[in-house]
Amino acid sequence: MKIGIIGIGNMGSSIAKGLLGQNELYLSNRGSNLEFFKDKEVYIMGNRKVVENSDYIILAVKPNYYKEVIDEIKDLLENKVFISIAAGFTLEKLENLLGSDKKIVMTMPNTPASVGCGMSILCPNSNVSDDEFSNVLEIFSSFGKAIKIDENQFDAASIVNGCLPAFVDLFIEGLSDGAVFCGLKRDISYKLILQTIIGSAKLMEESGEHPGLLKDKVTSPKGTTIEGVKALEENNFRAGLIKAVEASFNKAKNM
Ligand SMILES: NC(=O)C1=CN([C@@H]2O[C@H](COP(=O)(O)OP(=O)(O)OC[C@H]3O[C@@H](n4cnc5c(N)ncnc54)[C@H](OP(=O)(O)O)[C@@H]3O)[C@@H](O)[C@H]2O)C=CC1
Ligand SMILES: O=C(O)[C@@H]1CCC=N1
Repeated sequence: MKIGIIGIGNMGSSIAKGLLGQNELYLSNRGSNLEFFKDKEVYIMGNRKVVENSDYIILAVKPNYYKEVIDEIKDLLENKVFISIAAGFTLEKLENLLGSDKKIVMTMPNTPASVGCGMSILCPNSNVSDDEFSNVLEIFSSFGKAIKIDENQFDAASIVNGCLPAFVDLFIEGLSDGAVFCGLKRDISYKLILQTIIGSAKLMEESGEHPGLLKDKVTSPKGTTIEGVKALEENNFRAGLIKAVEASFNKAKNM
């Protein structure tokens, strides 16, 4: 496939790395982030040339630059598939900027894409054919898992997807601080916490068991875990998470 990526920062470079080797890749970036790709099999050029050469164009600049870049390239998008990865850009907003006749897929990947372990959600507008959408699914599957999401579910899903890595990072950092407070060395704490989070997620995925049931299996009567669970509940752990998702959701709706 001929794929163009405009904006090679955190997400653009993660996506480009996942696509290296199997596709014709056209990249453009305003700054100097392209060092990694200099000796790779990619074509580096300006934004308009990227669009001219590609069939699928991923716009990976920050949301506040979206309009500026769209204005620069939109006359070149006839019969090409435009792929958004920006927070807060609905299909309606994108159609207003690009034209309602354009083929548009709104997506939300996340940063684990950089290690081939991303989770992406995708939603096409009605101009995108089934074959074109399969190709976009294939593109996003090359750096993790990718699924189609209904438009009315997209905003909520995009928070769980796009923002969650930062919430998980805070969770890990806080646990590590707790462990260090109790005397554990920092580097050992991160090793234990990371493997335990990966393992807990895998256990839940493979067993299909409800998180409450898995939690019950760890908490012995009068044991150590239930003490920690009580402390988390007293400090509104779950309410805090609900509020975090709600706050990000409201921000995305008002961008
Ligand atoms: N970070 C994340 O966790 C996620 C981000 N996203 C979305 O991905 C998009 C990119 O975010 P992120 O990768 O974090 O941002 P970055 O700032 O890391 O990357 C954006 C890149 O685009 C370049 N750029 C800016 N303007 C132009 C232009 N006119 N032409 C070409 N390149 C340009 C920037 O160059 P310079 O540095 O010179 O400005 C920068 O290298 C956003 O829309 C965001 O909402 C989606 C999912 C997760
Ligand atoms: O907050 C942000 O800008 C990006 C969008 C989704 C996740 N992070």
